[in-house]
Amino acid sequence: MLGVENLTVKYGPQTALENASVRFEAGSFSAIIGPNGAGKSTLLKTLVGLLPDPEGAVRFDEGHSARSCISYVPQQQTLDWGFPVTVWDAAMMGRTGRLGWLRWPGRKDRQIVEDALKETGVFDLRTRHIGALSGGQRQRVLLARMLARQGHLLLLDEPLTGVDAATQETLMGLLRAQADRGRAVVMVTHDLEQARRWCDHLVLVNRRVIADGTPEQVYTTQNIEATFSTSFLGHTHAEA
Ligand SMILES: Nc1ncnc2c1ncn2[C@@H]1O[C@H](COP(=O)(O)OP(=O)(O)OP(=O)(O)O)[C@@H](O)[C@H]1O
Repeated sequence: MLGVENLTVKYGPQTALENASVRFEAGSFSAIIGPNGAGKSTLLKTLVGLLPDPEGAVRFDEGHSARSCISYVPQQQTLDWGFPVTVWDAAMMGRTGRLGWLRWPGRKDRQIVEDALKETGVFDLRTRHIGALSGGQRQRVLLARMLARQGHLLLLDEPLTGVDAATQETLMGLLRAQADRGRAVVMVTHDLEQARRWCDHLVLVNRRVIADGTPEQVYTTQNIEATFSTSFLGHTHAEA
């Protein structure tokens, strides 16, 4: 449904991602996994179109060529939670992003937002200011905004960070259900175990794609070591 081919991304002289090729399919829940600084967010941002002029190609299959099909959930800590809006307004931004700022949301939009807030369990918090939410509640609101957008491609950067075990289960179940309804769901995560439990497609990344396939294909000692035994002060973990 979407993917990259021979993608290389550099920030100045530094190569964040080299010659990466990977596809994400409709109906599939994919996890991009790797250590800090591995290029995971870079890969996601390239798919969203946030990085200018990457080398290589970003491809969308026919019928999904427009980036308007994408619902992107950035890392929670990169957002301004002091912005003076309520939970309801934040979720409605998923609609206004689609409608354009000049069109007033209608009854259908309000129903979609209500459903999204109920599905993510924050409808009762709808009048609360987003700055007065816990980390897990904020993550739920971001997911509500994503659902309200009704995109076909759901791209999430570390949705499990700062979220308790019960909320993690809710979020993973919700994302799995979106994939089962035919959407392409792609999340960046550090949580190998959650990814193995819920996702049908894993991509291990450490500046390049180390492995790409089903959890059974990808989750091998060799692949995990190649991904996570990164150089630290000139030594690998394996040498330490
Ligand atoms: N805007 C930027 N300018 C310069 N370098 C950047 C920029 N964004 C990322 N980098 C560098 O590119 C590399 C990959 O970063 P990226 O954020 O993609 O990693 P990541 O795998 O998502 O890491 P983390 O798990 O820590 O979030 C890192 O070395 C990072 O320092």
